Amino acid sequence: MPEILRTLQRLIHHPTITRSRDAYASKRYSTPLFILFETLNAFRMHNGFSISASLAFYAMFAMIPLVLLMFFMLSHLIVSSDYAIIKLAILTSNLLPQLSNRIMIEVYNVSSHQAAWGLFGILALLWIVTPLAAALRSAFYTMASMVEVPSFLKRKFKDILAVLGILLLLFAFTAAGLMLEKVLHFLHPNATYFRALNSASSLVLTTLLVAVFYRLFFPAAVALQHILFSALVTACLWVAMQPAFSLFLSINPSYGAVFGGMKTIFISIAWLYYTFAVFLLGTELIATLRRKDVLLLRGLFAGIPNTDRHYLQALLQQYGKTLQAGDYVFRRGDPGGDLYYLISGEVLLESEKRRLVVAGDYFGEMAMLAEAPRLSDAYVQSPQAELIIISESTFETLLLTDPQLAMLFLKGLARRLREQISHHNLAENALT
Ligand SMILES: Nc1ncnc2c1ncn2[C@@H]1O[C@@H]2COP(=O)(O)O[C@H]2[C@H]1O
Repeated sequence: MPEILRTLQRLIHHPTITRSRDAYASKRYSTPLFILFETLNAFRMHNGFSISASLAFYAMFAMIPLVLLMFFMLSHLIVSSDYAIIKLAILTSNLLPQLSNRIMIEVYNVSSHQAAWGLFGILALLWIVTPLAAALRSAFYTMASMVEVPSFLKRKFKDILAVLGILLLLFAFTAAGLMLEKVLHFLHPNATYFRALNSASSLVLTTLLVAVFYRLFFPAAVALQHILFSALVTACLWVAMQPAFSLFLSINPSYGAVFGGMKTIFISIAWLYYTFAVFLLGTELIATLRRKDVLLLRGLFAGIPNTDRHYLQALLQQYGKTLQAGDYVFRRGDPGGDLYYLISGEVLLESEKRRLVVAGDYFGEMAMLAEAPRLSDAYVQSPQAELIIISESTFETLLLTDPQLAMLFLKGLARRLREQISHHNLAENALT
């Protein structure tokens, strides 16, 4: 038995294994696994599934007005009414396979009443869709960990703009589909190629649609490659979900039968629910990619041991700076901005009093938080000092996205303040 253990230990410490383990550990904070874990964690924290459920309900209310408005745009702007109905049927069958026929019959009936198309009619239809737009915008703010506080009217105005945005996007999507159909018709490929080309192009179209959606609705600036990547993941998941959902229904043909005539509505809500869940997961992925770098810094304040070599190396590579003895980090009265975390060495803070900062401690938070000039000089006292520099916006994102961390930081600040006050009181008592 001890022999087996010894062999196992030798194996674990074999250079090939330790080398690859080291290589993995040094990249741990930017691996797909890390991103996946953080995305799922954030989705759970933001109650992604309950948001998807409420969005599915809002979408049910908004579906018919949306399709009517789309019909109006299509039939007035590019094609005849009958052709518009056919194209819309394809769009609705993608979004709501179970209810598409009934929706189209209703749209056909309503659209033949001219009264539906007066200015008042169109405004009323837009208004009915606003709760869906509002819920979507609020979901995006939640996922981006941001808060929106405009007045009621401003918010309604933004919601109507969002509805118009949704309409324009769906319109562009349908128009692009029409053009694609013409191109495929012109190329006239054989059946196998046709199917492959068709699936590939609808994947590309869906990705583009979702990407533009994310770009318009996500409330913070995000790198284009992050948006495109998340949109591609969303589109792939959504396309894969369609056969999975059909398979599930074919295995359970009586699924939802308990609702009788409402069965199709029940199944449609379930389908919309999964559609939104995938869509919001993509949104969460964008948010995670956006704060990926910021997440790396979390460990400094949230208990990753300061001896974790790989972690510190990864941090130093991205945010690090090495200074020599006597170098100034900043001078008293300088405008504030960054916060500094000392990894190694010593820094002296000097104003009327002196404070020595050692490895594992941070400084420079006052000017940043109070938006005021620096309270003291800060210079390196040891032969060398390694510092992590955290910008104001990075720190803000860090605190906003992680309330627990914000609490830890506040507690740290209160502890420091307490120490300073008791020192001050002791000094005053000694004088009197
Ligand atoms: N009593 C103090 N006097 C000067 N600096 C202090 C004092 N207490 C803490 N500091 C730290 O020194 C830093 C100087 O720059 P900041 O004002 O940005 O933030 C300050 C704090 O991090």
